[in-house]
Amino acid sequence: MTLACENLTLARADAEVLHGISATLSTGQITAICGPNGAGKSSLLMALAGLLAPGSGSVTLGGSALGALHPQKRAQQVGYLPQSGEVAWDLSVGNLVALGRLPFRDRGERQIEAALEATHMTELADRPVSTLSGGERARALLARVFAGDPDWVLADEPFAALDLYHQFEVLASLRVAASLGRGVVLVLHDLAMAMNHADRVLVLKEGRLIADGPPEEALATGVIAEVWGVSARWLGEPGARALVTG
Ligand SMILES: Nc1ncnc2c1ncn2[C@@H]1O[C@H](COP(=O)(O)OP(=O)(O)OP(=O)(O)O)[C@@H](O)[C@H]1O
Repeated sequence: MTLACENLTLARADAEVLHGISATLSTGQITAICGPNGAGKSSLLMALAGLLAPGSGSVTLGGSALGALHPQKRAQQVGYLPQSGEVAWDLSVGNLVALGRLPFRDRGERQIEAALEATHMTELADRPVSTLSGGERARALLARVFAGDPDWVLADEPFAALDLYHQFEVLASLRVAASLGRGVVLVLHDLAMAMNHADRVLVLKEGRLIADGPPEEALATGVIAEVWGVSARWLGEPGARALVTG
């Protein structure tokens, strides 16, 4: 089911932060959204999750306006992981992850178990969330999204708090989700992560879509110079690139 925005503009606190973004995202792929601080990445992700309403233009899921979908139906289809990993109540990890089943109103034990496994949280299922490290909490929150088994997984900087091992474990489970036909959309600051692991990259600058395509094109050094103002070059082979500056 296609997730798309067409000529999307979005205002926050009366200032327009997205200016006419159009992109049709495909399931079965990992799409990265990259750009400098304040470029509008999180705003675009929230609009694609149906959490911020377009000022003009549209966001559609399977051709229907996302805003017109019943919130419960939308939550079944689009899972969203916000940038900040706050948890309002001191739940156990297991109960936090079980909240991912709320849109379905079932116990979803199989999905919860799979989500805990995919994020390596099974052994911590009984721990209060307040006692977790930042990275463990980030994995618990991602497990909650996985527990809903949504068609779309939208995650804002999902690797920011994770050590190298868990970055690649979580990445592997996102890749599995994509290969099973889910759509995966990630806001990423780590351009090498996007270059090596995304199928498609959207590059935003000041609320405008500057590049959209395979990572080798969308993150070409000319784009990096234009968007980030940094002179950089890629080393290594496709799929195993490192970015060096200067
Ligand atoms: N809650 C808010 N109220 C008002 N303005 C906001 C709000 N959140 C974001 N903005 C503004 O919207 C613009 C885009 O912000 P957004 O968080 O989408 O950018 P970003 O690319 O995700 O940035 P970062 O890399 O710093 O997380 C910025 O100018 C920001 O100041």
